[in-house]
Amino acid sequence: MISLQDLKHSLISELELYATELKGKLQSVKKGISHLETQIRRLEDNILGQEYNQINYFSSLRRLHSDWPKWLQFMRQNVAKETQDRVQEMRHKLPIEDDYYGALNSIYVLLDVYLITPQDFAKGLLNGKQYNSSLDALDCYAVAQFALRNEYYKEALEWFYLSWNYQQNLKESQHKYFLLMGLDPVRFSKLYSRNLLKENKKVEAWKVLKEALLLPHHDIILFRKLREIERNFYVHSKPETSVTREYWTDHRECCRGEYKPPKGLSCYYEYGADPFLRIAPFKVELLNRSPYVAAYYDVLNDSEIEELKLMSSPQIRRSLLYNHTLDIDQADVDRTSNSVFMEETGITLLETISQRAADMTDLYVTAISSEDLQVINYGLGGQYTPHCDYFDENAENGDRLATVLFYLTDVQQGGATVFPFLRLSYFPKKGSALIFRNLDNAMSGDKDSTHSACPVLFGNKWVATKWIYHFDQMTRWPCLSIKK
Ligand SMILES: O=C(O)CCC(=O)C(=O)O
Ligand SMILES: [Fe+2]
Repeated sequence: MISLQDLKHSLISELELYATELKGKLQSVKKGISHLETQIRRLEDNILGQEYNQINYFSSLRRLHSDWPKWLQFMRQNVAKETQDRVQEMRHKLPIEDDYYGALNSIYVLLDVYLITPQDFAKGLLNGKQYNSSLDALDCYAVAQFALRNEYYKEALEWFYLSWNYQQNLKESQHKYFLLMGLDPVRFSKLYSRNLLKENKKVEAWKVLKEALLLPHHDIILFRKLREIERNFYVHSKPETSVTREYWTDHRECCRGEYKPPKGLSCYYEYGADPFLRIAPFKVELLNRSPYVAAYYDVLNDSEIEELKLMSSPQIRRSLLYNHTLDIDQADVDRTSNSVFMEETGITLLETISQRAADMTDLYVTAISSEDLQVINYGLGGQYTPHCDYFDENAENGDRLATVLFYLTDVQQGGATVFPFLRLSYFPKKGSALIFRNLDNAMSGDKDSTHSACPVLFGNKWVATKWIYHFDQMTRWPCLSIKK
C-alpha cells in the first residue's frame, strides 16, 4: 500500500509541473498583450495623422475578425492536460470517503472516551501530552460539518467556534488558499448560524449573520436568514394581549358586510413618481384616512395571477401561528390557510410585483425594506381571526409599516378582509390590492389597523401579502404630527 506521505509528495510534484505550464501560458498571454498594444498604438497614430487607408482598415478588421477567436480558443485550451490526467489517476490511490468519515468518527470516539476537549485536540494536547501536530481552520470546519450532518449539534458548535476563531487570525493569502479548498466564509456563516439556531441560540446566530453581511461576497440568502430570525424574535415576543375578544362582534358584523361603506371619501387616479404612471395611473378608492386604508384596482393582470398561483402551489403548506404557552409554531384554528413565502431573487414576476408595490405605495420595496411575497390560500371556512400585522418591538430594521394585500381571486361568498375597529369591510376583487398602514406617525403599532380575514363561505380565496418595513423609508415618508 502506498503511504500517505508518498502520496503527498507525488501530489506536490504534479502541482509543480502544473504551475510551470501555467506560467508558460501566462507568458504567452503577456507577449500577446504587448504585441496587440504596439499594433493598436501604430493604428491610432496613423488615424491621427489622417492615414486611415485600406491597409490599416484591413489590418484592424483582420485582427478583430480572426485574432479574437484565436484568443478565445487559446483561453479555453486546457493547461497541462497530462498533469491533470495523472492527478486524476491518483484518485484511485487516495483515501476514499469511508476512510475519511471513519477518521472523522474516531475523533468523536476519542473525545468521548478520554474526555478530551475539542480545543485541546485541535492544538495537539492529548491527555496532558503535547504533540507536535494541530488542526487548522479547515480541519475544524470539516469536523463541524460532519457533526452537523449527523445532528450532533452541541459538538458541532464547539468545532464551528474553533474554526471561526482560527479564521480570525488568518492572513489574506491564507484566506485565499482556504477559500480555494472550500472554506467559503459566507457558506461557513450560514452553517454556523444554522447550528446555533438548532441549539436555540438565536442572538448568537443573528450576530454571526450580521457579521457575515459585511463580507465582500455575501448574498441575499444571508440577509433573508437574518430576517427570518428577526421575524421569530418579534413573533415570540408579541404580547399575548394584543388582540382581545371584545371586538369580535364587530368582526362578525363586518364579515357579513353589515356596515355601510365609508362616506365622504374619494376615488382618484394615482400618478405616483414613475413617469409610466402618467399613462397608466392606479385607480384608487380611499377607504379610511387614519390609519390609511385604500383599495387599488386592476393592479395584477390575469396571466400574472395564474403564474403566481402556479409557481406557489407546489410549495404551499399549512400556515402556522406561534403558541406562547408551548413556545412552538403550530397549526391553529385562528389561522386556517395554506401559505408560502416566495424566494424572490431572480424571479422576474416576483420582482415585478415588488416594483408594483413600490409604485403603489411610493415606498422602497427592496430585499432589505420588505419581506418576500407571501402567497396565501384559504379553502372553505378558511380564515385569519383579528390580528395586527405589526410586531410592536423596537427592532433595528423596523416594523411592518404597510401591508400590500393583493387579491388573486374573487370569492363567491365570504372571505372579506375587515377592520373591526374601523367597521370597514373589503370584499375580494380579483386583480385588486388593499394597502393599509400598520404604524402610526411615531412608527408605533396602530391598534386601529387590526384586521381579519373572514371565513370563506363559498369558493376559494387566494391572496398575496407584501409587508414593507419602515426601516429605510425616511426619505419617502413625510414627518407627520404624532397622534396623542
Ligand atoms: O387574507 C386576508 O384577507 C388578510 C390576510 C392577513 O391579514 C395576513 O395574512 O396578515
Ligand atoms: Fe394581516
